[in-house]
Amino acid sequence: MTKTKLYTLALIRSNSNILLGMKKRGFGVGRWNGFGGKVHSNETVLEAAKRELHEESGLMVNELQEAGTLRFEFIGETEIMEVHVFTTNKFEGTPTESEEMRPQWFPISEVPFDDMWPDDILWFPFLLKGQKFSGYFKFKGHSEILDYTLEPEC
Ligand SMILES: Nc1nc(NC2CC2)cc(N2CCN(C3COC3)CC2)n1
Repeated sequence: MTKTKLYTLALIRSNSNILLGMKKRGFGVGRWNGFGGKVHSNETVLEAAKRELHEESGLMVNELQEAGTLRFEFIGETEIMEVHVFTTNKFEGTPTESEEMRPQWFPISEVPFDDMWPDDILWFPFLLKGQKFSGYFKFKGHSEILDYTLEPEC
């Protein structure tokens, strides 16, 4: 019986730059990513996204824009990972290293896809164009996409 587990992912923009964090431990360690984590049972997805962003980067946001939804299946595992992706260019604070993440600004033209999850290069164009998206990816291990669907959502 497959079980869906909710996660958040926040991508922060500033002019032509995007804030990514180097994951220092746990799931996705060694890869650049947006900021996020698990959704607790006593919070909404949006509340979790704001909380995780602050915990991992030190940034505070009043609002986050829904950017898309990504679902991941891993061969041999029963849990489906459902990631709610958010973005904003309105934030307060200065990016600060946390136990989880080492933040760094990247020009949009220099996003380090080779050191990110392999799905990111596929859906980032939607994010950067402000086109909401919905994607489903079947992974073999943590680096091979066996198949996927990805479409714009209005
Ligand atoms: N960019 C991107 N790609 C993913 N791909 C799937 C893994 C194959 C997953 C993902 N997230 C799910 C995990 N979450 C971690 C922070 O605490 C858990 C960050 C966002 N983020």
